Amino acid sequence: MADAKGAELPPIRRGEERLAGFHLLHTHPKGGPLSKNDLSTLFLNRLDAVAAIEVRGDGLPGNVHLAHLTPPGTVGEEEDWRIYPPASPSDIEDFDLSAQVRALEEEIARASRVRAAAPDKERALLVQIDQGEFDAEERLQELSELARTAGAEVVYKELVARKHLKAGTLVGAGKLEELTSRAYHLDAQTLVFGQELGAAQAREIEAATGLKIIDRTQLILDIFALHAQGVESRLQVELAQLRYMKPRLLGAGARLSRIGASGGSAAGGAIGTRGPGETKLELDRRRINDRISFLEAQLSDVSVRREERRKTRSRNDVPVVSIVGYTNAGKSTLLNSFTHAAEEPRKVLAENKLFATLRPTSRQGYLEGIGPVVFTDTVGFIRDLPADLSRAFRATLEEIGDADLLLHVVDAASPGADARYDAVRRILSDLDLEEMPEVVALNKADAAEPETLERERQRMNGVPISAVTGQGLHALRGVLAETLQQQAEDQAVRVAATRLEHARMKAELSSNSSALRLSTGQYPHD
Ligand SMILES: Nc1nc2c(ncn2[C@@H]2O[C@H](COP(=O)(O)OP(=O)(O)OP(=O)(O)O)[C@@H](O)[C@H]2O)c(=O)[nH]1
Ligand SMILES: [Mg+2]
Repeated sequence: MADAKGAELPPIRRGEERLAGFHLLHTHPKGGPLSKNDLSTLFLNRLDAVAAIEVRGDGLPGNVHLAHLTPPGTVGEEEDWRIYPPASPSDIEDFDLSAQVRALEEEIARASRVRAAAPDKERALLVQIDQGEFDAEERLQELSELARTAGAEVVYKELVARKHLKAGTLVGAGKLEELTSRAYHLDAQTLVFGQELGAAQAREIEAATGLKIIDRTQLILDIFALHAQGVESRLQVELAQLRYMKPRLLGAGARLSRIGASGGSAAGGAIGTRGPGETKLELDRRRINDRISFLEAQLSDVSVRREERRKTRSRNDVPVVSIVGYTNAGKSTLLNSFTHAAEEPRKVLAENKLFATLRPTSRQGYLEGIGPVVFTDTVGFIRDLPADLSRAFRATLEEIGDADLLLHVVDAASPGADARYDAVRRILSDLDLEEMPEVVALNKADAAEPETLERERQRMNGVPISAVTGQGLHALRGVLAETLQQQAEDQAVRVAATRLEHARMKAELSSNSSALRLSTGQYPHD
């Protein structure tokens, strides 16, 4: 066999702390040292060692080439492996390979014990494929925020430019090898992709790298699972997770058993395996369809009850302002400062994590000239919301349509405010809510560059505010009151117009009927 890449390897023991338990011995009939393929086979399969014996012209064994892995972070080692100088077959007899392997395994195990001392943080590499989008850089940044919110420690991130994607591996085998090597050096086991991966793709990439593969959708599902509060959000999240997992469960035997082994409760489990609330995600293939039907039935129950609640609410005439916006824009913080609900437990959870709020929360506030107003906090929006999730949360989001006014909060301080604003507008229009009146608040003005803020103010016609310092809140209240007032007037005009119209129709009707009477009167003998 000319190089190790073509070798049929038996199923290999994989673990973070040990090597495969195999060394690969093969011949190089044409002579020569270990090839690049030999070394990457060694590396990717975590073989104990790879050796090649040159075959001499007379058919006898020639020089022996041997290499083994080096532990991550070994000082002075440039490569992932150490190659020994060529040796004659007799030299090799004295070489204690198993002692080398033992030493090496000890080293690797020590590194993993150090890792275990800092639990709960999965070390992850991030990859965002750049197909020429203008905002690829921001997407990578957002992916990094998502990973952080899901509890990962981002140790490396890369924008990979690819005009054309490879069917199986997306980025190509070479790039995957490079990433595997990087993961090894940075002591990371998780590779996160910024695009959604198909089931087969995820499997192929996992097989090629030996890393745990997570995509953006899984991250978002995971974050939703961590933050889901209340019966309805939990049901919605679990349903979305199961729908996402279902096609991926088929033929995922080895992968699942590994996930099962490392999975945990909502708070502590590995990324991609967390269930909503305190439950662990049920991964039993046979039960998945039953569970999906059960959840669907429960959810339709909940939505009937909500519909009833909604009816009672629309009967009292307090205007409702729905606070919408991209995740992390500061919606919950603004609701808190608007409604002075600074004390627990009424305080709405506001934190620097994406999707802190999943359940719409309503608070009573007050606006000068209007009176009591209900403010509703909503789940944050995000571009390319996974289809399963937007379906699951559609009912919740549609409730936004019950409001009289949208208060669209934009994070004006981090780059890409325009793109996030547009993403939110797109989702609103998907929900058929694009016609609703909207007031834009450019939040985090305290942290924004003045020129940027001014540009955004002109483009989005927003009111610069800071939910934290309180700057601009007075002006914003004014605009909200004015808009509601205007709406009430428009409404009054509409009502008056409708009344007028009714009156006119009535008049017309009665004049018609008198015309009718007249006509019957005119032709009494007809
Ligand atoms: N500097 C600054 N930070 C702010 C301001 N408003 C909110 N933040 C911070 O932004 C982060 C997100 O705030 P939240 O209120 O949780 O954002 P949200 O829009 O409700 O987020 P989700 O519920 O996750 O969609 C928190 O760390 C806030 O402290 C502001 O005016 N200025
Ligand atoms: Mg919030």
